[in-house]
Formats: sequence, C-alpha cells, structure tokens
Amino acid sequence: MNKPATIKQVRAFVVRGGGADYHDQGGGHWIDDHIATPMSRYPQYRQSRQSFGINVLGTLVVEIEASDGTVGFAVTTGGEPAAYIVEKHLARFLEGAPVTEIEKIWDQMYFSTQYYGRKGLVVNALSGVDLALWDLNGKLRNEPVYHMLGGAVRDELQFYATGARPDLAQKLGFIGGKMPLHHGPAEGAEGFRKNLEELASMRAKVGPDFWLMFDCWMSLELNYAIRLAQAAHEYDLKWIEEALSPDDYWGYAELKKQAPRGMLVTTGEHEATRWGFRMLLEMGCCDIIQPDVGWCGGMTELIKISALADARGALVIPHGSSVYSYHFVITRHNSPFAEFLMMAPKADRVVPMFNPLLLEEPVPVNGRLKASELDRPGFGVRLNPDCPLHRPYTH
Ligand SMILES: C[C@H](O)[C@H](O)CC(=O)C(=O)O
Ligand SMILES: [Mg+2]
Repeated sequence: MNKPATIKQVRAFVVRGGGADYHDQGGGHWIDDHIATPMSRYPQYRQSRQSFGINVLGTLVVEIEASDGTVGFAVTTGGEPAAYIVEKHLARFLEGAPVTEIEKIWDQMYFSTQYYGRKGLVVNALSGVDLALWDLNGKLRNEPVYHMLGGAVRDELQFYATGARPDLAQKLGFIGGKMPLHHGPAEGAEGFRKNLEELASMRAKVGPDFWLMFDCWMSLELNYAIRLAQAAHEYDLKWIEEALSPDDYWGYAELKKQAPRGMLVTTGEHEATRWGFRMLLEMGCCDIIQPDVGWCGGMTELIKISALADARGALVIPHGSSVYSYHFVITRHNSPFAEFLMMAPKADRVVPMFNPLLLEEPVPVNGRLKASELDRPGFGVRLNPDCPLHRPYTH
C-alpha cells in the first residue's frame, strides 16, 4: 500500500470584487438594491447593503500544497481576518499531516478554535481549509469530489435561480425563482403592500406552475413573517426563506406552525455545524435546511448535517457556493435540486456564480447541469490568474 502524501504548506490569500464574497459587486447590481435586512430599521442603511458593510470581508482563497507539489484550493467568504486565522492558527494542524486525515484535521481545527469560534468567520475559515483539503485529495486521487462522496444519484442537477427577475429565470429554463424581499417591517403597511404587489405581479408574469419564493435575509420579526406568509399564500409562494434572525429558533418553530399548509419554511444559510443544524431540526424550525458549504464547516461537516436532516425527513438545499455545492447535491437523495445565484447585475443571463475568480466553473444550461460536467479531479476548477491574490500573513 502506498503511503499518502503529506501536507507541505497551507497558504491563505484575499481577493476583492465578486468571487466567493458575492455581495462584493459594483454599483447598479440587483443584489444591492433596497433589499430588506436587519439593518433596514435604520433609514441610512436601507438602500444599500454595502452601506452597512456587507462586502467588508472579501473572498478568502486557501491553498494546500502536498509533499509532491500538488496544490488543492478552495474559496469562501472571510477575507483578511479569515486569512489570519488560517495562517496563524489552523495551518499547524495540517502541515506535516497525511492528506487523508480529513476528519482528524477538522476535529482539531474546530476544537482548538471553539473558545472564539463555533460559528461565523472562524467556521468560514475552517470551511475554506476543509474544502481545499477535499480538492487536494481529489487531485491526488485523480477523482472528482462527488466520486469520493459516494457517487452521483442522478444524471444531472436541476436548479432554481435566485435573483430579481424570476420571469427571466423561467425563460432561461430554471424550475423556480427566489426573489429578494425588498421592504422590511420598518417600511410599515406601505412596504408590506409593495412586497405583495411584487409577488402578485411576478406570479402574473410566470403563470401558475413556476415556483416563486421570498428570501427575507433575516429581516423580519415573527408577526410580520406570519402575516407575510399568510398573505403570500394567495400567490402560491413556495417557500419563505430566512425570515428571522438565525438565533431565533423559537420564532422559526412558531412560524413553521403558523405558515399556511403547503408553504415551506426554509433557513440555515447563516447556521453552522451539526450542532446548529440539530437545533433547527429538533426544534421543528423548517422544512428545508440551507447550509452553505463554505460557511457551515465545509464538506466534512455538510455530510453530517445532511445525514441528520435525512433521518428527520428534511431536505438539504445548500445555499449558493457553486461547485462546492454541486459536488454534494449530485450525491444525495434528500438534495433533489440546487440553488443558482444570478450574478449578472440585471439577473438577465447566466454568468458563473463566483465570476471572475474561477476558471472552468460550470453553469446550468437550460436550468440543468450534467453530472459529467463535474468529471474533473477535485472540484474541477482553477483560479483565474487575472484575479490578483494578496497574501496578507505568513507563518
Ligand atoms: C438575495 C439574498 O438577499 C442574498 O443576497 C442571497 C441569499 O440569501 C440566497 O441566495 O439565499
Ligand atoms: Mg437566502
């Protein structure tokens, strides 16, 4: 038996402008146009999410080099502070270790940072390292990650689109469209009416069969969320997403009880680890969990989160995250479709989700992507040499 390669070096870089920090876009983009957020209660932060710093972190790129010179990499959100954590804290658990010790490395990264980590930035950094390790192992074995996860359970992925123009997403072949909610509770009855008018007008454009969803990005309080869900039922809203603060497990449990029959409650993109998702699942908070593999603890943790959900009959539809999700979704029965975030400024055409950072990033064609499109070693993408990487720390 050949001994596995060992890890020679871990490096962390930062890059600006799109990439994994998909909120880091230029002006005039639908993703920064008066979207309801928890900060919408302050009028000066209502029009633009960049105004309160949504894109302050930027993208983190983690590279892991093996003893034979093979390099695996992954991208996530976290920028310079995450780069610090990777270089100054996490790298020690990898360098010198066999590349195959994915579980042990995860455990050491998580428990060594637990006193200041558990969720958010630290788990983003850890997720980036974990994904880079899966990429490296795939490259060393000359296998796509989805083979290492057990293989495809279907021939192709099917996508819904997130963006401001579900009507155009329908024409592009997607199975549904998730719209940002534009007006939060601070905009009162008028805002509530405008939200419903947008839904009604979109329903009129797309007809009865196309899925329509609202992404509320943590902006509502329980009463508003229940009223919105009930009023939106008339327009056959398929699901209401991330209506409340990620910490309000009790509110989600109540929302799920009071949502109209047939309307799904979804959440979880800002939740992390098996312990966080266990709360959502055991408290009956939602029908679909939406872990982001770049934020929830990486692939190693997503496998565990998904198994918990499967045992409870819940679907796992990962949030965004491009190829890092695709390789997972294709391998799981309880992930029957995937999200595609429309990153074209007007949401009118398909561009790669992490544009311009990755080369060979596959995109849905007619709302679908063949499993064979993922048939390249690791996650099957390369860093675009035209995107300048900056390494702010070394160790
Ligand atoms: C559109 C949402 O506000 C957010 O930017 C993306 C998101 O939450 C999702 O794709 O889901
Ligand atoms: Mg969302």
